[in-house]
Amino acid sequence: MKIAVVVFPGSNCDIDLYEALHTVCGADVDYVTHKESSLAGYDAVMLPGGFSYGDYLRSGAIARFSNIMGAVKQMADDGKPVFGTCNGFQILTEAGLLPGALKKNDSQQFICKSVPLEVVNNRTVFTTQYEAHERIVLPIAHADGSYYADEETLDKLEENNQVVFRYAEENPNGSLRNIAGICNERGNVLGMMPHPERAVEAILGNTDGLRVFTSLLENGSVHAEA
Ligand SMILES: NC(=O)CC[C@H](N)C(=O)O
Repeated sequence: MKIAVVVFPGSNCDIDLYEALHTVCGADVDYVTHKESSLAGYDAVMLPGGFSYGDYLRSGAIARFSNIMGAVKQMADDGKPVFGTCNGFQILTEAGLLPGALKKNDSQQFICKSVPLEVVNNRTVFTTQYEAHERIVLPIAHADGSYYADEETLDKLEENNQVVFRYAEENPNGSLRNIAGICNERGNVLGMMPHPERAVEAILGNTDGLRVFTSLLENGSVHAEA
């Protein structure tokens, strides 16, 4: 499968994502800039972390208008895997590809540390190699990571098994229902605040993120049903 890593002005985890997929997992990956308007020939698209457009207005609020986002939406509509980590998650919510929003952390501080997570849904294309309810640890690094949605949306997310990762033991940012990552109803679009691409090699001190990418490579060509 062929994977696109989108580069926005201000992305700073694009290389990490590329390296995790290409160097560590041996995947066929290209950088695609925000200026492009097509993702023809790609089987999956990944939106990296960072500070797209300087986080002006709100994190992800300007990036959602980038040229490339029409093609990202098309991939989502086609049932192809679409992934966003951190700023990528913020862009996916701003673009309406995932419900809810990411608010400023309760502490009003940028938080950079490793946190324990529960894998709640191991049936998405990105999580099949995890055990259901497995505890893992991943790094977080954000100022705007507090997941918010109204009660009705939160209930729907839970009913449809769309909560994919939850903070375990501690809630670092005030996210409602300890939500760290969610998917869309079809399960092909996943957004998460933690950074799996920063935990893919022993030299990084943690390999708990690796299976997000190996799961995708194992399942990625299987498109979600409409
Ligand atoms: N690491 C990141 O992607 C940072 C995300 C975002 N701009 C924030 O600070 O909340």
